[in-house]
Amino acid sequence: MTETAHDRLLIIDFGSQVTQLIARRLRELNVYCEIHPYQNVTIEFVRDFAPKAVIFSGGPDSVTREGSPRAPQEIFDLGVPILGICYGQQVMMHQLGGKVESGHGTAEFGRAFVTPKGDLSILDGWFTEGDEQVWMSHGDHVSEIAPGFEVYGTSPNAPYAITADTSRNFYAVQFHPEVHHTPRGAKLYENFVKLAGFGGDWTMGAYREQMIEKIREQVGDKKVICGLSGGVDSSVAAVLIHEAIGDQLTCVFVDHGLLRKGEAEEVVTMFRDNYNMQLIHADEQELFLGELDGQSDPETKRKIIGKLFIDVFQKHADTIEGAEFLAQGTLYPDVIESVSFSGGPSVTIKSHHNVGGLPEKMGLKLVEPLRELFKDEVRALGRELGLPASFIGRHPFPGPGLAIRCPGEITREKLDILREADAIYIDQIRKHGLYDEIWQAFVAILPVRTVGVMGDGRTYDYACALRAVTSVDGMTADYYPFTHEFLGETATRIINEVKGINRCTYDITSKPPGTIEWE
Ligand SMILES: Nc1ncnc2c1ncn2[C@@H]1O[C@H](COP(=O)(O)OP(=O)(O)OP(=O)(O)O)[C@@H](O)[C@H]1O
Ligand SMILES: O=c1[nH]c(=O)c2[nH+]cn([C@@H]3O[C@H](COP(=O)(O)O)[C@@H](O)[C@H]3O)c2[nH]1
Ligand SMILES: NC(=O)CC[C@H](N)C(=O)O
Ligand SMILES: [Mg+2]
Repeated sequence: MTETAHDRLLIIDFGSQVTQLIARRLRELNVYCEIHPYQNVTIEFVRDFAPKAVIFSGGPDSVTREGSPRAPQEIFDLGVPILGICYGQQVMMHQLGGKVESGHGTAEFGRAFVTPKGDLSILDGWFTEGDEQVWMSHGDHVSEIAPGFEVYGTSPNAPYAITADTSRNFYAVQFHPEVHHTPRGAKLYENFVKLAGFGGDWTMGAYREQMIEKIREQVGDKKVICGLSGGVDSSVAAVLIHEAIGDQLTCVFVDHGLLRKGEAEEVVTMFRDNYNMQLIHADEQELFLGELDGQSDPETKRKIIGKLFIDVFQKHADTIEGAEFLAQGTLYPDVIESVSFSGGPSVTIKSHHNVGGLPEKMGLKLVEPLRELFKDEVRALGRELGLPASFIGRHPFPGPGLAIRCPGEITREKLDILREADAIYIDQIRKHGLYDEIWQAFVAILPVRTVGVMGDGRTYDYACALRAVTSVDGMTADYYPFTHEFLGETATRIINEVKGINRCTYDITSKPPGTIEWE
């Protein structure tokens, strides 16, 4: 645990899919918090952590099941304000003498409305217009509140939607105030941290200082290799690590042959011109494309690429005396969608190459200073570090690159066609001044050929799909509503200018149910 002069809030994670969003809401309020899985939270741990307040997250288990997760009982005697959410609420009631039951048709999933009852400080300024929309996701329910608690809000299926024991500063809610679908839920966190006495002294400036300390502590006098893609995440990570350990850092930019048009030159020039870092430009096109030859399964492709990335990093590390660490710009969304964060229940959607793709046994230890941040927070940190706006504003580009925008088998021919089409599409978006409004935009080349007619002749070429989405953090996304003129003009340009494409479609799938990338 890192020593810090800041007020600290402890989040005990009972395995909810959205625990990180609690942390996010708190960071937006400039409150320092750490998430720890319930298995690690003993009373000694809590005393040592010295939290000014504690939050119990939701979780998939049922309090009614013997052996299900609990908080250390003594936590309730520390005189610290506690907020319980969903499972956190249920476990709090159970441990304090209330009752939780399963079934009886009281499940609520999705939108619900809570009606307030009486005044409660954590609800100040929230229920201004009567009922409030909240997001519920529970099968169990509290059937009897614990002694000392009173009811401050009800929903049709949760008579104890909001309860509190104000004399002890214990608050418990059945819904999830941290998610977007509880539109004004942030207010509840704001009130909670205010009543717990937080001054809002946690900022990106403070995060930077803390991470620099952490990196120095972790690395000591050893050397670090950093996978640098020129994307926002690894650029911010590299600059941060460079600030911490200077020349102990060597960046490795891997050209795997799956980059966009002109990207390798752009990234290398950008870094050589702007930063005084050691940078290796590793041309490994033959290696990657060779191994991917004949592969069409998305997970297989991702695993191959992940392994080769590590092989390349390892190869360079071997040439540097004392290189024991590998730094990556892994973010939280990469983690939650690839593996479960704290041994919880979240399922694997796809193996993001830098998380699920890592070999079990690797010679290098990981340095991942951005692992608990969301994209917009990384951008804020980048601004704090003084990175040029052109870096910070870049659309994300996945590590496996064009491989996952080329469903089915990857061939050099398809990659070349894709690169050309993508360059025109991005050019169009920039020309129309839309680049910064869009989270990410790219072309995918489809594994089908279609018949067309051009100049009175028959064509039999590839079809492509244009994708553009808006998003806050990449976890959910909406397709971008281009005008028909824009789409028409862009399709015409791509079909006219790119040899090998004779049909163009626009992908209007949101996430969920789709993902942003096609594979
Ligand atoms: N071509 C590459 N060469 C070296 N490292 C890479 C390359 N592509 C990806 N990586 C490593 O994998 C990590 C994850 O890639 P990811 O695309 O999520 O992040 P990024 O490229 O830094 O930022 P962005 O999401 O904005 O593209 C990177 O932070 C970087 O460490
Ligand atoms: O570094 C990465 N390695 C990967 O393997 C990977 N797969 C997807 N992405 C990017 O993550 C965001 C969410 O993508 P999906 O909705 O397709 O999962 C989008 O921004 C994607 O571009 C990746 N980034
Ligand atoms: N989202 C939650 O925390 C759910 C809590 C518990 N598993 C229930 O179903 O009621
Ligand atoms: Mg990238």
